[in-house]
Amino acid sequence: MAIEFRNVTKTYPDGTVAVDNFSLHVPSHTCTVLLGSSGCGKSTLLRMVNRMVDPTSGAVLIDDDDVATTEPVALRRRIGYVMQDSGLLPHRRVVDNIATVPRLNGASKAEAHRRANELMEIVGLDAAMARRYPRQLSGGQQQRVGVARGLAGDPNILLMDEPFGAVDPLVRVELQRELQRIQTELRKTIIFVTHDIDEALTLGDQIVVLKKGGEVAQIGKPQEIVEAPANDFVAQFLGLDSARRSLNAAPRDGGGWLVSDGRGRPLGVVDTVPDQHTDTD
Ligand SMILES: Nc1ncnc2c1ncn2[C@@H]1O[C@H](COP(=O)(O)OP(=O)(O)OP(=O)(O)O)[C@@H](O)[C@H]1O
Repeated sequence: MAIEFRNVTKTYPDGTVAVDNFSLHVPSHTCTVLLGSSGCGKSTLLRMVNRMVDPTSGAVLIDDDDVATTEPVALRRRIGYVMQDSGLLPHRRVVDNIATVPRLNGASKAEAHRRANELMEIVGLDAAMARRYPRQLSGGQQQRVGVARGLAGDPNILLMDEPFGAVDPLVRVELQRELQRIQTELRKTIIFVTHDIDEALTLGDQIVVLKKGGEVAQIGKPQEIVEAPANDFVAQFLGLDSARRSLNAAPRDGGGWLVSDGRGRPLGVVDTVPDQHTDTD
């Protein structure tokens, strides 16, 4: 299912213009990342898709149908939504949290639980976790439950709002890998919001770099954005991480090369370096 933002603007009641005349085509079965600093309007845009926010003007279309014509609750049942704090119901066991949407969609309890167990396996959660309450899980495990819950209604569209923002960096990378694996299999239309450049480069088929007010600074594939930033804003945004992105390799006494990042921190040893660059290149 393709999504289209057509000249959407959102002015909140206090006068804040969160998004100003934004347009974007989100192709089906791919992951589009909205990348930008805090307050640039990413969440507002995401929430327009499932009508948690209605645009002040303009329209969001799913396969050419204006979402404004669909009742919000019905719309939300067929669109997966995963947020930063997982949004799990604290007093419900993991299995029941995941089973919520199938139950609302009319599945029997047994059928909904069967589906929940299947999803736990898909997102890499041990079956023993099913009977636990959210507080009895680590942050990373809670996010896996959040992803499972987002997938439970078998939606074509998955909205992800900084879903891995609150977990530590190692777990975050693990969750990104899992999502890539799941996406290879399920091929949902995903809109993923993040302010983390590495996360955007890892997950995005298409990346939309946003300025304040939802102004598009650049749209492109990860490689295009890294190789040819469209303007100073994008270059600077990527540049925040440049020390880590520029790698140096130095020959080692025992053979091979020691690779370090731009801050001089060792990263590992490789046998060969394909092409050597120095800072003066
Ligand atoms: N309900 C609201 N009422 C008034 N202003 C709001 C409301 N929700 C968001 N805003 C404002 O709209 C702008 C965009 O907010 P939004 O949450 O969409 O940005 P964001 O890019 O997702 O930020 P973050 O990464 O911090 O979540 C901000 O200036 C924010 O303060």
